[in-house]
Amino acid sequence: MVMVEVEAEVGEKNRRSMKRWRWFVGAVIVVLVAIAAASLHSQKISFFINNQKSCGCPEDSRKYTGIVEDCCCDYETVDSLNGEVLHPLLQELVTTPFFRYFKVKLWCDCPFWPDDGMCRLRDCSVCECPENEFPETFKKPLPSDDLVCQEGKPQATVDRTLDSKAFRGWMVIDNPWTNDDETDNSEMTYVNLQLNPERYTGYVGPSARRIWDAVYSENCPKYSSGEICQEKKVLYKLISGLHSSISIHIAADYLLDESTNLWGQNLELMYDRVLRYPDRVRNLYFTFLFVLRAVTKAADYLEQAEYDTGNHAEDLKAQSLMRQLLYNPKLQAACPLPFNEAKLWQGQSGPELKQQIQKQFKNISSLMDCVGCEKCRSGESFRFLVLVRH
Ligand SMILES: Cc1cc2nc3c(=O)[nH]c(=O)nc-3n(C[C@H](O)[C@H](O)[C@H](O)COP(=O)(O)OP(=O)(O)OC[C@H]3O[C@@H](n4cnc5c(N)ncnc54)[C@H](O)[C@@H]3O)c2cc1C
Repeated sequence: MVMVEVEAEVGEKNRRSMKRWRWFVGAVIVVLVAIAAASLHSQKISFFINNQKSCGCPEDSRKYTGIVEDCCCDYETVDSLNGEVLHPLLQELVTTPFFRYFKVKLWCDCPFWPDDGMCRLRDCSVCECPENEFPETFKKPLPSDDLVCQEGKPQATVDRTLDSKAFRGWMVIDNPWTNDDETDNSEMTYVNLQLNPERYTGYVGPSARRIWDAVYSENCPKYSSGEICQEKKVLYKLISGLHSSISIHIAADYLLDESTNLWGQNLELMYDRVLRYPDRVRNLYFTFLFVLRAVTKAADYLEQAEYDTGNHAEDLKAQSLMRQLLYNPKLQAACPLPFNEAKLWQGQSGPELKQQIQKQFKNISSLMDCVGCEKCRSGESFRFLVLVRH
């Protein structure tokens, strides 16, 4: 079993902190899965927005109309396109072997606060002590599915089950935007995204808060109302939109009762974290359109890519669904240019600004190594890759 091999391999490594981890796959996988996720968020948010009355929220707050700020489509179009075209197609596309498998480095070192590693719980971190102080019996490899290191919650662990008949593996493609060791194949493993849906994982408290604080305060401070730099505004909105999408997923699939393992929607959480802040909703729509633009921009590449996993029927299906998505007449007519990136990086300061924002983005992507919940990281990092590649 792949799972067993991975665990044995990981077990031999030093576990004081998580091994450096990084998602990387071809741009195709990254972009498509991300937009599928964004599409889902939009469906979920529509559901919640339309149900706000039931949680006693003011009716006015559910009105999002007109052009999505800094984009070229309006809210109503996003909702209808998502419902009629994108969501149904993407729901199917993500089940194909080509899109459901992802290559990942689940173990990583946090470059900012290494002592934290993946463990939020104090008891989970290992004290550093001289070799001779360390009892021989303790030197055996640790069991790699140590659930305490997953916040003590089984729902935070990644299901590594793979169907070897359906999937042979991905080719390694280095990402020039990230400064990591993506080509180190030995630490990579595969996961089936269908078995690891984004949902509540129990990752809360200071560890999670520290990541968000670092992202916002060090890397993309909220632009002031007088901020004229479009690019900085875009960066903030992308991060905020991503944050909204995480919160929506948590609210949409929440562990309501741990004792009976009852999962369901948590409307209160949804309202408290997202809906009561209209700018967070707007930023979600913005991020959705930004990612959609990444897909339309890469249309030629996505159409010609080799969808080859060895499962001929499924691969043909993936290719056909992809074409249906890229050349959908409704999409092309209603929202031909979801976001206009040509407006960015203009003027004399353009190249310098680009370098600066690229550096901030790299910092943010490195911060993903500090997320103390492997399942949360597995859900988010590929979206960061989408954003940096755009
Ligand atoms: C990369 C990453 C991925 C995660 N994935 C998961 C997951 O899959 N499942 C899971 O259960 N938990 C996940 N978490 C944890 C989750 O995001 C929350 O941090 C956690 O649920 C605690 O929530 P909170 O109420 O303290 O507020 P948080 O969501 O932690 O927010 C912290 C602060 O950020 C600000 N803020 C919140 N939302 C926005 C926004 N949209 N725009 C701008 N500012 C905002 C607010 O000031 C808020 O107080 C993840 C965390 C990170 C950093």
